[in-house]
Amino acid sequence: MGYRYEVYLAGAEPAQNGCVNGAGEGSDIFPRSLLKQLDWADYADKFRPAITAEQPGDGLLVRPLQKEDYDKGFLQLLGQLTEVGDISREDFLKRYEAMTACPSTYYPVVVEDEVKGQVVGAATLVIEQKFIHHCAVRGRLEDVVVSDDYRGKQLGKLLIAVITLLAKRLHCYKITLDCKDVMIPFYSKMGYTNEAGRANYMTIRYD
Ligand SMILES: CC(=O)SCCNC(=O)CCNC(=O)[C@H](O)C(C)(C)COP(=O)(O)OP(=O)(O)OC[C@H]1O[C@@H](n2cnc3c(N)ncnc32)[C@H](O)[C@@H]1OP(=O)(O)O
Repeated sequence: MGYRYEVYLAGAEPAQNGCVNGAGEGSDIFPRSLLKQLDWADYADKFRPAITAEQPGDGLLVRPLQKEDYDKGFLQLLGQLTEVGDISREDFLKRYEAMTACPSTYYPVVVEDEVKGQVVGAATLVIEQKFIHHCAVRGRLEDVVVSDDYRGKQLGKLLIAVITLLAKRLHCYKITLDCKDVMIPFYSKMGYTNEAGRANYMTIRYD
């Protein structure tokens, strides 16, 4: 099977085997225009009432992570997912810059409550470059979290849909995730499956 690897610059023509996240609005970590290019047709029946990345609900905005999210509760939000630690602004900005220095790799998406100026949801697409499948790329869905007060409003599903569609848009040949067993029903709702014979996830922890 032949997978063609193309990476798209912000609103520009595809650059074959190119590798640039490109500049976005403000300090967007990747071009916001990518979020406008997603094809929601497959998700039409998943959201009631209907929502998309462009219309996530009153006062809400789906956008790429920005440097300013340090002051909008992004790290505190991640703290509802797992241990984050005491991260200084300098450390946050260094990590942000390190991510932008790896072109076409990190796509953290957030949901902001624009009324409160708070980040209330987040998920990240990580793209891995491969030699296999004709130098294909694959995606990983990472760090999905919705703030306590905003759960049950379809934002978790919305973030998963955004990341999944973004991976397709960026020509990943597949996207995978790992999660606790109790979360399997949640991700199953959005089309993720345990493939027969390869549903294992193996780990060595160093911490
Ligand atoms: C790859 C990873 O990152 S795994 C880590 C996942 N993240 C976490 O566990 C962090 C803590 N939890 C959370 O942040 C949130 O509870 C999330 C992200 C799991 C769900 O966010 P929400 O915005 O509440 O989910 P949303 O409102 O979109 O619910 C979608 C559907 O999943 C269902 N659902 C929500 N949470 C769960 C769950 N824990 N288990 C099973 N189903 C669930 C809902 O009932 C809803 O079903 P419906 O479509 O039939 O009505």
